[in-house]
Amino acid sequence: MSGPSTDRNRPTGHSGYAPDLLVVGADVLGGGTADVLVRDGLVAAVGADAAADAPSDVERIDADGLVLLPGFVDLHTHLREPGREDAETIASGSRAAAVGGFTAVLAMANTNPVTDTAEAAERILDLGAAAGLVDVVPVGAVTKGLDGAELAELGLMHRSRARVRVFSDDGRCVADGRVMRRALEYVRAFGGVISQHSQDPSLAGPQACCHEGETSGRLGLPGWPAVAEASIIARDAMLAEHTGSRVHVAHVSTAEGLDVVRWAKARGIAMTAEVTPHHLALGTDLLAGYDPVFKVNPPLRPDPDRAALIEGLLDGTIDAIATDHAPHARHDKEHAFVDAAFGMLGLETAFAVVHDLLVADGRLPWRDLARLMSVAPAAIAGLADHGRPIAPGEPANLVLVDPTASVTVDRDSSQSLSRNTPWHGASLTGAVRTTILRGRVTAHEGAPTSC
Ligand SMILES: NC(=O)N[C@@H](CC(=O)O)C(=O)O
Ligand SMILES: [Zn+2]
Ligand SMILES: [Zn+2]
Repeated sequence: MSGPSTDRNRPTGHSGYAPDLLVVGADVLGGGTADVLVRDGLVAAVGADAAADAPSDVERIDADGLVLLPGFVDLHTHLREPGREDAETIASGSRAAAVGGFTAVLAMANTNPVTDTAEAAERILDLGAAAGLVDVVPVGAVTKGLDGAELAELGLMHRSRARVRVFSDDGRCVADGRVMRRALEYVRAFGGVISQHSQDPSLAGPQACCHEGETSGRLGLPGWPAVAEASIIARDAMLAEHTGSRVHVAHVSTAEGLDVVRWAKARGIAMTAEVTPHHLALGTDLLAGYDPVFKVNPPLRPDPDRAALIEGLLDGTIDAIATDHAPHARHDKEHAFVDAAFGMLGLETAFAVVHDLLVADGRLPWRDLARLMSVAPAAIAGLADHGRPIAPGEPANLVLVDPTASVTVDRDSSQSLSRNTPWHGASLTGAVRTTILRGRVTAHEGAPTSC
């Protein structure tokens, strides 16, 4: 797969040629040590051939003790551009993504204006390409202006240069069953998928901000009941079956919701589900101090739900880990708990949180981590160049991680324009060392590479 040798001398750029790279001594997917040669954006050789094929002036990356994985793919990122460039831009979110080990992120549609036209989707694609650090893949809105009533230009968005395949009104639930049915019927024609924010708004008051249960009662916070999630997932499962179309459950957070996903899959319904690192690792008890950094939608759940989500992740019911990276400006978070914005940062901490929680103790093997953070999300979103095997001829979208590094999270060293990480001050085992997009290093040791 090697190109003509003169290509090596071409300038580096996000769409240009990168110099050859030789990753030396990486543990490839936890399956054993090998060298990996990267040339012209592709994996050129793996194993004994790699060093032999490399030119003498090759750029070497010492990967002793590091694990090499396919670059992570985030099905669920909020980048805030256009509209709230004070909280995040496509460029700043791309830096955070690259530092977090991601090579592709799906940018949610709840921007201002909403991504509900082909032009809006192409604009996000172009801004992502200009930033050049990660493939920014626009998610299209299901309904115009996220109003829940009138379908957006689903077909035009799909046929645009952005090739939109994932549609979501995330931030809001597509609550009207008739609208959801139409959307499913529409996207079936081109293999699209609806990513649903599963939360029946009629089952909670407008100020709901806490899991409904013992803690919400004690803290006096209006609650979201688990049934608001499970009932929408059940309805959508039946609509997916009825239409022969595909539903993806965004940020599943309850044992009940997960049980419905398990049932739907057993029935052969085309339903997939993602879970966030924060719903795996953080519980409702953190709300005791009313710190809005822990306010997120869906809310943090009690420990039995967290245990169920971990079980669902390990038994394959949950397909993917997605960050729901939701940056918010300080003045939108610094309010009384009920008035603060929902959401927390996730791109830069996702790997470390999941590694610390599940990989370090051996519960989640490296191959399964790669499946959950790269292979399955790429398949769900239809991204042909991501989540690929690490083998000759494959696109070199890769991440090197250090399983022994212990890192204390510091919100002030974040690449995001926002600071709302719930892990500030936490020590986590596992760190992203180097991210490679189409053969070019996009981030190294916490710093993005300018292109
Ligand atoms: N997750 C959140 O708490 N907030 C998200 C919206 C969403 O994912 O529902 C946001 O856009 O801020
Ligand atoms: Zn959501
Ligand atoms: Zn979201």
